[in-house]
Amino acid sequence: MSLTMSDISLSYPDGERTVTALRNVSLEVGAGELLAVTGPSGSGKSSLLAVAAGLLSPTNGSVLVDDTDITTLSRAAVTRMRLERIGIVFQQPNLIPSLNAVEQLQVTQHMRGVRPRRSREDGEQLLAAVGLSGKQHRRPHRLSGGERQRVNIARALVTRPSVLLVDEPTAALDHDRGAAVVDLLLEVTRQYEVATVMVTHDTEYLDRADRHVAIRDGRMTGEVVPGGGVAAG
Ligand SMILES: Nc1ncnc2c1ncn2[C@@H]1O[C@H](COP(=O)(O)OP(=O)(O)OP(=O)(O)O)[C@@H](O)[C@H]1O
Repeated sequence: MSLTMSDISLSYPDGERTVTALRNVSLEVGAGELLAVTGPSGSGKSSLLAVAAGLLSPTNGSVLVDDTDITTLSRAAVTRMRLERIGIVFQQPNLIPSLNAVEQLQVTQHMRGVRPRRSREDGEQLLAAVGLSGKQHRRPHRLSGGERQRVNIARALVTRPSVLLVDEPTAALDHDRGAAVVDLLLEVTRQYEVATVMVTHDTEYLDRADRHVAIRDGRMTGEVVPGGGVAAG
């Protein structure tokens, strides 16, 4: 289970011109590893995640999810890949107001043809793993912001993906809740042996990640391994 992005460039058309959002970006994340990507607004973080998720095709470069280069797949095959092998945690949980926590997880499973009883049992286990035992039957309005983010993370894991892509998970949370969410991400990354990329403009939680890279003007500017100094970027 791994994600390998090699020499990724991405340009957006912008009227007569093009805006280059990513320039020759490469990164590799292995199973059970959490990589944080940080950078200021407009540096290319969301673009990087969108390319990793197969939502945007890069202008150049390859994206290997396990052994499959998703940049070479048809749109339908990428969508399938996203459903099966790539978990995405968006900044806003976007939970469905009328569904309780376990039902939020069952929606994805239903689309994959998993029987309700199985998806319910599995969903309850996953919710327990993210610290929501006893709250499985609450609807979103009866959960706190941090708890909704936990449902969001559990939902991204229902397919047991190879890759987990996380966009600004702490943006709406205070320091302690933010730290708890990053710790949870690290925990599930290990437990489910997923290759996790967390994008954040928040530098205060970076030390909790296994490694972190900075991005500026679409370029990777170096990698930091906690306690190990700066590696080549
Ligand atoms: N659809 C688009 N069309 C044209 N330019 C775009 C588009 N999306 C992003 N850009 C540009 O690409 C660059 C990178 O944007 P991106 O959203 O990836 O940055 P970001 O680091 O995620 O920013 P933020 O932290 O503010 O969300 C910016 O210059 C942005 O203006």
